[in-house]
Amino acid sequence: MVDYSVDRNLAILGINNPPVNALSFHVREGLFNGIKQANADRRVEAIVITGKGKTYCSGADIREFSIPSAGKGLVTLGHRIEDSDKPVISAIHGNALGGGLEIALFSHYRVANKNAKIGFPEVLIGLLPGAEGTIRLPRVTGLAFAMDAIASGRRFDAQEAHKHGILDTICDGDVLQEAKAFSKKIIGQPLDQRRLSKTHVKDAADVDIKFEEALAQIKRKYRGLIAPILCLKSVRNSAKMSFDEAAAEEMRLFGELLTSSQSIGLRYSFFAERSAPKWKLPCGACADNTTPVDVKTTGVIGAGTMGSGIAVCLIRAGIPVILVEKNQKMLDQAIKTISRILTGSVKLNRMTEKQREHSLKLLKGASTLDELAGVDMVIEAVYENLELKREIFHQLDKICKSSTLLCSNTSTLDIDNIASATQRPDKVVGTHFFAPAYIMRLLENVYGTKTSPTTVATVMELGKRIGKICVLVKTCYAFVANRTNQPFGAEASFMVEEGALPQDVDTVLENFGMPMGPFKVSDLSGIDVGWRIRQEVAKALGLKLTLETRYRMGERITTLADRLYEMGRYGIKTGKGWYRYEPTNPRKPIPDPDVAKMIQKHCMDMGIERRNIPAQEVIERCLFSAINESFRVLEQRIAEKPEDIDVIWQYGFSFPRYGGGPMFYASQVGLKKVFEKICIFHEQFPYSSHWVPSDLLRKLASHSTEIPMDKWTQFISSSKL
Ligand SMILES: CCCCCCCCCCCCCC(=O)CC(=O)SCCNC(=O)CCNC(=O)[C@H](O)C(C)(C)COP(=O)(O)OP(=O)(O)OC[C@H]1O[C@@H](n2cnc3c(N)ncnc32)[C@H](O)[C@@H]1OP(=O)(O)O
Ligand SMILES: NC(=O)C1=CN([C@@H]2O[C@H](COP(=O)(O)OP(=O)(O)OC[C@H]3O[C@@H](n4cnc5c(N)ncnc54)[C@H](O)[C@@H]3O)[C@@H](O)[C@H]2O)C=CC1
Repeated sequence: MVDYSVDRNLAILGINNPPVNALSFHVREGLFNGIKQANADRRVEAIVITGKGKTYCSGADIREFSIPSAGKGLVTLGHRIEDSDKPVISAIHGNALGGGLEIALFSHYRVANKNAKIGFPEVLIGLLPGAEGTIRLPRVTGLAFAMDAIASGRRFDAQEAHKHGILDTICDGDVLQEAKAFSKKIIGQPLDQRRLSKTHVKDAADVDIKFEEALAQIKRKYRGLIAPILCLKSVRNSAKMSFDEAAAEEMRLFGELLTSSQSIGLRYSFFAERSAPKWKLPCGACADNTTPVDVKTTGVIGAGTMGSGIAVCLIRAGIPVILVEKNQKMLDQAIKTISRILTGSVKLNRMTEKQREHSLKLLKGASTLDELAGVDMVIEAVYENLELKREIFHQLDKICKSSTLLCSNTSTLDIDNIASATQRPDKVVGTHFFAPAYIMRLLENVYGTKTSPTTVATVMELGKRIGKICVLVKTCYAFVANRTNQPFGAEASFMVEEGALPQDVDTVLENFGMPMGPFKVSDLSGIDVGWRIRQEVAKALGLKLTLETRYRMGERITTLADRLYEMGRYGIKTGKGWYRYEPTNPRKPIPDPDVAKMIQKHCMDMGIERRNIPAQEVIERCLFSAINESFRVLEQRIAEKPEDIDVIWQYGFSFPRYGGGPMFYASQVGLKKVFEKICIFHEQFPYSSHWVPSDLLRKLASHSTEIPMDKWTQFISSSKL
């Protein structure tokens, strides 16, 4: 794991632990022994630590954090490096992150390639740089930079690191050659001033002011997170305590964070996000054994909310788009909107004016499907109407070249049904973007019974190319995202009917960590949008809708949202919805007594007795109903693994990353407890089918010990596969 070699008067310690050269136990051991060996070797005058392959070192091995006190050896190793009698140079290329940067700060000198990326990303997994990173960095850079870098976890480039004194020199070419040349200048120089533990924080006198400034910013930016605050406190200690005291306190804080539920959730999320793109189909095809086709040109049909957003995603990534819209006015409007969105990106420094101009040149408006004959992929985003979509796919099948992939952005409809309107069901797939498509990172790709592995590989690859987090799911009504979210929203509304007010439910869920409660979200996305969907569904089922009912087709429903619609309260767009909005601050929701009155009257008319709904009940009814449906989705193999559902909730519904997602949350609460509560709710609310306990959950909960998440799918009965 560490290759030791001697080149003339230099010992070269090459970290060799692909793919990211994490500091696993054997790497730490190898470096420790290497330093010892080099110090004992008479030929050696200086030591170079470098990384084999693409990178220097990306930090501690995060998987080892679940082993008690696993990271301890890093500090011991660091002291061995700093105490070395012979100068140690870290030669950095690729990444020097977390523990990797700490190894560099234990070294006496640091040289780097100009493309190297440096940083302390520990805070992103709920930790702090616990191998003296918070004590050493301020000694090099001063307090302001150290506080910002450590509490934000951002990666910065070699130029910035050099400017702040982290790097002694930067080179264009091979960093090992640079380190060799550099060693000639420093061999024989005294080392004490190069040992950071012997130095002081230069701007220590300003520590209180800088701490308060940074703390105020952190509290605004990272509401509810503990790690950024402890990062700041530890940097403050570096200026207020002796080196050894601050280091001891850092280790204590690190231990506190390591066992915190936030860090456990964030570490889970780190790996869940990386596991989601590793798709697998029931036929055995998977990401590793399937090659995607190259998508050079695309078409998008429907220039409404979603079509425009999807077009932005594609042209921004350099992929040409023909945007087909039957309504010329809509098309003109969409092209203006797209241009405005890109101008916004320039203002936010996310692209240059030149890139904006280039992107816009990749967009072409059109009014007929015929224009799509030669494109490699079409994404359809017209109204959510099965007959309309089937007709469009039928036409596309005739117009497009035989290799064209036909994708639908449908949010609920069966992909098999849409595919059956074509002669190429193997090339039909769902690509479910989330609104606004140019902002939301999730892409829920949906395969049908006949979708080919190549088609799946292609949409997964395209998603990655346009910067999305892709999750693959199997077709069913509403797929995974909307299907598992539906009970969450329904329970929120039922609780308003039973006694809570919209703001009560929103506040509880926001305190839980959701950035916005469901009623604020509903006002944002438009109460008219949901109303239109309900009308469409009713039309398709031949139902006549009325406001004076509590049940539809044997299921409990609530007509509160329809009442708001009837009152012309469509949400933010009309200045009134579940909340009211002042023209002076049109996005700030203000609880509205008129809504409370409407709710009370509705309850009186329907004979519903209102009661106090405790916060715990709000959390349990919203989350446990979603969890129950998630287990059903897993059981039916609509989702391949629990992590996929959690990633969908994080990136589709902004579930707090530190909470992991509904499945991880269930694992933390304990499946037995979750199951028992679901059974109680099922008895209490027999007309909501989302409370019928999932078989898989029942089975897992019946075990005397908790079954770990990676084993859950093994309990799906073979008849369900
Ligand atoms: C009560 C007890 C008290 C005990 C006290 C003990 C005190 C001990 C002090 C210990 C101090 C430890 C201090 C410390 O500073 C801790 C750290 O260093 S934490 C780690 C910091 N580093 C990171 O967070 C980097 C995370 N990785 C990334 O950001 C990206 O992976 C990276 C930019 C490096 C590369 O990106 P990319 O090329 O896109 O590749 P992937 O992200 O897909 O990754 C490829 C592959 O590698 C896995 N992986 C990446 N990083 C790590 C890692 N650090 N550890 C383990 N595994 C890692 C990743 O999961 C992928 O593998 P998959 O199999 O695909 O999942
Ligand atoms: N709005 C949302 O939040 C989300 C919507 N979706 C799905 O995306 C699809 C589109 O939804 P929206 O963009 O919201 O709808 P929208 O109503 O904003 O836009 C639909 C557009 O399609 C156009 N259109 C209709 N028939 C056409 C045809 N034959 N040829 C060309 N253009 C045609 C319409 O003129 C309209 O401009 C739906 O399937 C919806 O379920 C998916 C995720 C989120």
